Amino acid sequence: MDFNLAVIKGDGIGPEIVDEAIKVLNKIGEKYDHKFNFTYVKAGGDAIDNVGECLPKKTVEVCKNSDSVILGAVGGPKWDDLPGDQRPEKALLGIREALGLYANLRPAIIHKALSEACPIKKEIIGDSLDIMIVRELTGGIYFGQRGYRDGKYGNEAYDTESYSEMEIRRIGKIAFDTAMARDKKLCSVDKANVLESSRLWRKVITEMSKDYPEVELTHMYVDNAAMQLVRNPKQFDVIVTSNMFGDILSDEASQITGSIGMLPSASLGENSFGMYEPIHGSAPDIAGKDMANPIATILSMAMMLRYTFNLNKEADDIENAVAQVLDKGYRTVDIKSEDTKEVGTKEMGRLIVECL
Ligand SMILES: NC(=O)c1ccc[n+]([C@@H]2O[C@H](COP(=O)([O-])OP(=O)(O)OC[C@H]3O[C@@H](n4cnc5c(N)ncnc54)[C@H](O)[C@@H]3O)[C@@H](O)[C@H]2O)c1
Ligand SMILES: CC(C)[C@H](C(=O)O)[C@@H](O)C(=O)O
Ligand SMILES: [Mg+2]
Repeated sequence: MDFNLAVIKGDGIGPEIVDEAIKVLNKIGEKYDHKFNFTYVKAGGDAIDNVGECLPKKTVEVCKNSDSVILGAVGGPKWDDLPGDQRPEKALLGIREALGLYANLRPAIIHKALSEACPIKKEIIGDSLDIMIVRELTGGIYFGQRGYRDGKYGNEAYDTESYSEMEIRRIGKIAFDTAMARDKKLCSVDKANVLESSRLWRKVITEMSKDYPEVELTHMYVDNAAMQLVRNPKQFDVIVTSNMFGDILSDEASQITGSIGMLPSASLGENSFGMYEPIHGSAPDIAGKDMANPIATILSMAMMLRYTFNLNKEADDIENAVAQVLDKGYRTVDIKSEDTKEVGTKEMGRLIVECL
């Protein structure tokens, strides 16, 4: 089959990790007789420097007309002083909104071979963890009213958290369906003891649970959830939460798996359309040094094959290849432990391709 993919490499380590992911897709293409056609478009700092704006119209058009989108990461210190609506990160929010990608699936899985890299005590974690964080991605404080105004003490800035019932219901449906396909446990994380938007969130999710009698629904305040993730992460199966809480909790969960360089994600809209991106950022501190872990991006390709193209065998192959390379003891520096072999970004990509 032929697939047309829009590719945004972005900034910092973005190009390095995306290059390895593309090699993996090409190998899958050879093996299964698929043709992946890549159209490279710009967003973020790369677009600011070369086109003069963070999210050029052409990028949105190409993405909309593609079968799926691959994104590395955007942002970096070079652009940190730009006004908010011109920053690289604004491009990421813009593309998520323009493509209607309201559901962000962030699986936190500990690979057996990486149990040493997990900072949680062995007696708590054992050697496995499998949590799915379902993060709402196009609402909440990221997209609410914001600005500056004259406040009680002079100039003040504000951002607004708001959620409609419709937005809660559609992410709730993804979360309940995800739980049904897994261990049927759903924890909805909010701050309903303080926030009105969280109280509506909790009410809607609770109402929805009547349609999913097999799913054991619990509610947890986000401060407690952040603590419980470290105290006893195995209590969680699926977590559903708002845009900002999901952003924070997924970075926390990633470290439990050994490194933020391990966590892939799928940002999904209607009709299985999606953008596939690691959860981490552009890591300016290690950019250009062949040090970045490409596995999060490579595993995001597996998610793309599974969620958008329904190519489960191909997705399994990528996940197995990653597991094999880890089993053989190869590690990028972020997941390095004693008695393992340190490799760079490119070599890690090559080893994974070799196992396919
Ligand atoms: N999806 C995205 O495009 C995205 C996500 C998060 C942050 N950002 C942007 O990235 C920039 C840097 O943000 P940050 O430092 O807060 O977060 P970050 O995720 O880029 O980096 C945090 C830490 O994790 C390390 N790290 C991240 N990815 C890694 C990988 N693949 N392999 C090994 N180590 C890795 C970095 O070296 C750094 O020490 C900012 O401009 C931020 O806005 C972009
Ligand atoms: C860069 C930023 C806008 C983004 C977010 O907060 O969604 C990032 O942190 C992520 O997790 O994808
Ligand atoms: Mg984040």
